[in-house]
Amino acid sequence: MAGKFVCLADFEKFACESLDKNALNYYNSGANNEQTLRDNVDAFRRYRLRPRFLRDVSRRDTTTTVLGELLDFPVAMAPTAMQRMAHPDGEVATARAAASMSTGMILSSWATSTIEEVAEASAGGLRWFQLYVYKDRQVTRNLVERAEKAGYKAIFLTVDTPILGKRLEDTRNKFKLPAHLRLANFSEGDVRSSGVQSDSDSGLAAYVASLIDPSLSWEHVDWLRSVTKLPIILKGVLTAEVAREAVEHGIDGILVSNHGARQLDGVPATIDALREVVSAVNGQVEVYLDGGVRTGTDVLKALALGARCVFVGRPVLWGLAYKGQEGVQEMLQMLKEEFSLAMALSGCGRVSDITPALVVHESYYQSSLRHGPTKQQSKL
Ligand SMILES: Cc1cc2nc3c(=O)[nH]c(=O)nc-3n(C[C@H](O)[C@H](O)[C@H](O)COP(=O)(O)O)c2cc1C
Ligand SMILES: CCCCCCC(=O)C(=O)O
Repeated sequence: MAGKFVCLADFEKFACESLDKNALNYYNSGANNEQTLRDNVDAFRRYRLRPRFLRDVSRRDTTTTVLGELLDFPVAMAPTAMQRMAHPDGEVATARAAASMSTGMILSSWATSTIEEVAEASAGGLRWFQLYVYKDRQVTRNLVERAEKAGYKAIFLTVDTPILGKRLEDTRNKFKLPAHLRLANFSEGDVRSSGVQSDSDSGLAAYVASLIDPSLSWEHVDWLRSVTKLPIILKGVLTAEVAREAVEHGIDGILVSNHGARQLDGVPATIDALREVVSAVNGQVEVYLDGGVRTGTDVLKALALGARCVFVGRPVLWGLAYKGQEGVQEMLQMLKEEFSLAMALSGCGRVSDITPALVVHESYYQSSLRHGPTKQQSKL
C-alpha cells in the first residue's frame, strides 16, 4: 500500500508537479477540445452499482484469465509510448512491476526500451506486444517476429491510429523526444530524425506521417494473421460493426479503446461503448476495455458490463514518474485493493459473481423517480 498516496489522483498530482512540460503534456493530453478525455473518466460516474448483501465475502478471489493466461486481478497495463521520459527505467520498470504483481503489460511499438530487454528484465512475466503498421511491411513483420521470439503472448494491433490525432499541447510545445532517448525498436527514423516538422505539427505527427501506413485496412489484419501464430487482439474498437467484422476476420479478442481520447475527439467514453461491442460479439471472443479507469469501482463496473479485464494507460506513467518500478507496483496494488473492496461491498466473492445486474446507468433511477419502474427495472 502506498505510504502517502491514498488514490490514483495522488499519483497524477505528483506527476503533474514533477514531470517537465514536454513530457507531461504529451502524457496527459487528449485530442482537440478533450471532450472525450473528460468523458472517459466522467462516464464511469454515470453508472450506479446495485449491491447484493448477505453473501459471505470474507474471502475474495480476484483472479481472472486473459486468453488463458492467469492474472492475479483483472487490471493490466495498456501500451504507452516513450516511458523513459517518466523514469530512466521506463518500460523495463513497468514489465518488472507487472511480473511482481502477477498481471500483464502491453509493450508499445514505440517503447524507449527494446522488445528483448523488456523480456529479459521480466522473465516469467506476462507480456503482450502492441503493433503499429509501418509503410514498410518488413519493418512491421520484423517487430512481430521479434515479439514472438521473445515470448510475448499476443499482438495488440492498434486500429484507431492510421494518422495521428491533433493534440494541441504537443503542437504548441513542438513535442520532441529528449535527445538521450530513442524509439528503441527501430534502427533509424526516430521522432527526432523524421525531419519533416511544420509549424502546425508536433515532432510526433511528422514522424507518423512519414513512416506509418495510413492505408491500414482489413487487408493488413489478414496479412498479420498470415505472418504470426500469436493471438491477435484489435485495440481501438468502439462499435458493433467493427466488432462483428473483427470476429469474421478471425480475431482473438477486442480491446474497446479510444486511445485514451488522443485520436478522434467526440467519440464515446469507452465505458459507454462497451455494451454495444460485448453484445455484438456475443461471447465469441474476449472483450477488454481501457480509458479512464481510475478506481476499483471503475473496474467493477467495466466487468459487470462485460469486459473480461481492463487496462490502464496514464496511471502507469504517473506511477513511473513517482518511483519507477515501485511506483507502478504501488499504483497497481492500490487498484487491486480498491477492486477487492468493491467486490466485497457489492456481494461478490469471485470475479464470476460480477454480472450485468450489478450495474445500471444513472438514468435508471431518474426515470423511476419520474414515471415509476421501467421495463428494465421490472425485469431485475
Ligand atoms: C502517453 C500515451 C502514449 C500512448 N501510446 C500508445 C501506443 O504507443 N500505442 C497504443 O496503442 N496506444 C497508446 N496509448 C493509448 C493507451 O494504450 C490507452 O488506450 C489509453 O491510455 C487508456 O486510457 P487511460 O490513459 O485513460 O488509462 C497511449 C496513451 C498515452 C496516454
Ligand atoms: C502511429 C501513431 C503513433 C502514435 C504515438 C504513440 C501513441 O500512441 C500516442 O498516443 O501518443
